[in-house]
Amino acid sequence: MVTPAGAQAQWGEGNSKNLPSAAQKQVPLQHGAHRIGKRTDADMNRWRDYGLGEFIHMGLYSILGGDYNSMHYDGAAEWIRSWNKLPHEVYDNLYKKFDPKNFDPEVWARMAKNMGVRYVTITTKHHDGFCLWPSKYTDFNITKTPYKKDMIGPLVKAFDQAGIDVYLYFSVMDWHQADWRYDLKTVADSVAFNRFKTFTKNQLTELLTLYPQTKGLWFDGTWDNSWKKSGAFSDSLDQYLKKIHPGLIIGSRLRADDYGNRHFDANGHLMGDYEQGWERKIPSDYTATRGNDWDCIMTIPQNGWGYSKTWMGHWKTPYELIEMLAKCVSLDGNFVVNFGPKGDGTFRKKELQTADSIGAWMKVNHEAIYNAGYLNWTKQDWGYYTRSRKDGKIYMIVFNVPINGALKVSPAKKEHIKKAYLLQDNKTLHVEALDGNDVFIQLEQKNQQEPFVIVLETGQGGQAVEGENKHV
Ligand SMILES: C[C@@H]1O/C(=N\OC(=O)Nc2ccccc2)[C@@H](O)[C@H](O)[C@@H]1O
Repeated sequence: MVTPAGAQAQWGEGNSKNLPSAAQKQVPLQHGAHRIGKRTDADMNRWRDYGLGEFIHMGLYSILGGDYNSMHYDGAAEWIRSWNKLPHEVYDNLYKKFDPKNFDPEVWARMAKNMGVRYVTITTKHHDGFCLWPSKYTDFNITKTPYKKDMIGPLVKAFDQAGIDVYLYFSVMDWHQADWRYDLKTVADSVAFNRFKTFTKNQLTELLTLYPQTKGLWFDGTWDNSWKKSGAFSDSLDQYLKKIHPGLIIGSRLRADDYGNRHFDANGHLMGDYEQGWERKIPSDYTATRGNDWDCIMTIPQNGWGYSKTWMGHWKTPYELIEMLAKCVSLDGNFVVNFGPKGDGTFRKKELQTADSIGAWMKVNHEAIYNAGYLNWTKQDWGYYTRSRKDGKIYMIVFNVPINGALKVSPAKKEHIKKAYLLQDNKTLHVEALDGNDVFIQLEQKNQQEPFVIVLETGQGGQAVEGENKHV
């Protein structure tokens, strides 16, 4: 690829280093970002306000759970087909065993509702190419399994009826398709890959036609050179899908620009409705979000998205996940927790417990998460601020209570704290004036056992301080 200096494609997933800067020389692009700044229609405003989401990885890999021949694959369980100890032929014949007898879409939807998620992303086809819906473009689909039935339709219906918006995960990379290519080195490669692009467009059209309730498509498997060299196609595909499904939301993993850059084009502008690079990582601060919409997808174990019998490394506790949720919302993002159901269609106990714990916390504190986002006050050690996009209310989501039991708040200039109270029981808290418009919010009891939320009422001018400030 010949590219102007600085426009070179970035290797691998994650965020391109192309930062928009005034100094940066803008290069002319046919297939770069077509919109500068956030998408602001009603569908995208709804997406921005979700706060909490769920990801579900289900497929043939769920049968193996990361094990084969009494050996455990220590990579991500949904990648087990790439393990040299597992013959491709063995994996590709797993469809003959795929039979999620205990799968109940209503149970999945109820679990998500109880957890407080407002959107869910479900794998329709992962890298292995196995389709959980009755695709007419490949026989490698669920109708050829002992289970026979479509899983996607009932899931879309159940989540939609539960008031949870559905997004469909689709891997462009498809190890089952003979026309898939990692790179385009010969004319024959390009001829095959053109057939593959038609196959891809057909399957996506099929998904949007069969499941019109879908709010968006979550693309994956687009990091190889074959796709990086198909920027024009990815651009036209994006436009085509949005034409046949107005309002469709597509993140930054789909497109490549004229020079193979992904997520951000050669001029540093986001290509997609939100940034999709935050996989198992969270922006360090607001600057790192570059003012774009974004969400973070997160595994409960260290890594691995499909069901694994043995979770390697650290398993995130509910409070760790709730802190990640608070941090994401405080930085204008959404937080999406991944679940990997077993091959029989049920969830492991640890995942059910985690969903329950997060749901219990959300039942009390969702006001600080839903329809909330960034507040430009100085970040303090005790936790995270969020501000409601509905009524401007300010929330402190507290994780770390200092020894002195006093939570420091340094409002922006001209903003004054009028009142502070606990969200869970409306109990007013003592506010002590410090220098300028800083205050200490005094907690009566310091032995908090779980994250809690304080609501702040602010006003312009005069500091209303609860109680006298006696210096003896
Ligand atoms: C949500 C995850 O998405 C993936 N990959 O996302 C990536 O970002 N992959 C990546 C990361 C670094 C370099 C190249 C690709 C998949 O491979 C994985 O199985 C899972 O579905």
